[in-house]
Amino acid sequence: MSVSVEVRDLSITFGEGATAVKVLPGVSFSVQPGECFGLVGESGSGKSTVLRCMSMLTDFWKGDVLINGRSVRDMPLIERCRTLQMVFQDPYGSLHPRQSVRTVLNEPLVIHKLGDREERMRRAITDVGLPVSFLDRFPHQLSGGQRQRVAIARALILEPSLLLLDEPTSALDVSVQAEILNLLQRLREERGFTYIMVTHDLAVVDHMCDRFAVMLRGEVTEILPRDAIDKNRATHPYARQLIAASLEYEGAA
Ligand SMILES: Nc1ncnc2c1ncn2[C@@H]1O[C@H](COP(=O)(O)OP(=O)(O)OP(=O)(O)O)[C@@H](O)[C@H]1O
Repeated sequence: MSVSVEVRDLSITFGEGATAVKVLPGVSFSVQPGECFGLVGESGSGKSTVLRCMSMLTDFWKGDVLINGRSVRDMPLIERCRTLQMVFQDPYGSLHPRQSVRTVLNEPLVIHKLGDREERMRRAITDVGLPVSFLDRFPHQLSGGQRQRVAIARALILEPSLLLLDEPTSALDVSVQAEILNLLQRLREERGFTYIMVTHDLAVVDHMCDRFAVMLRGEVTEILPRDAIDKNRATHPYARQLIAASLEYEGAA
């Protein structure tokens, strides 16, 4: 099932007293069911923080995050895990080096008391384009791209509706990046996932996203359709500058 997402006035402050820093003053955006929505902007603008708040990895924020109209705060952990999953940038860091792929995929099934585990694991690993024999491999026996496929399989195994993708390809080789993006694209077409994807790469937005928000110092400056990139149809000066820099870089490449 495809889900809609609404982020309403999401704000967070890290630290206290004199050292307090308001990282997100109040972010709002809506995502349609089955849409891929990008978050772009300079380093430190708060993109990953938005995803961490949405997934409740960081939970002391204000505002609201609604998935199909239901607040993530009202969802018990089990419901939340079966509604949304995150895929992180670094497939080395996100997999335990001493756990086999089978252990990684089995764990959520045990926690959520799901049956047919072997069948579910086989399906998840083949869905991400890896052979079933890889269930018995350990992370050090996998390439970076294969590791990211396993991380995606882990996110898929509970059959969520929303994937929060935090720079899912930026740690990978350029040729492997395209493979992973194509895999994510195919999965979205087949399953109707809703994606929210953080990236610093407007070429990735152009390839994957229907719309994207440009963030600057914790605020959304502008929300644009993908085709605004090509002719740089942004109106906010920072968004225009970001797109111009990206087009210039691509022209030079
Ligand atoms: N737990 C934390 N405690 C204090 N400050 C934090 C914490 N997490 C993030 N920040 C700060 O919040 C700001 C936004 O960080 P965030 O990682 O969300 O940015 P980003 O846009 O994703 O950056 P990048 O593109 O470099 O990954 C940064 O200044 C960061 O130092």
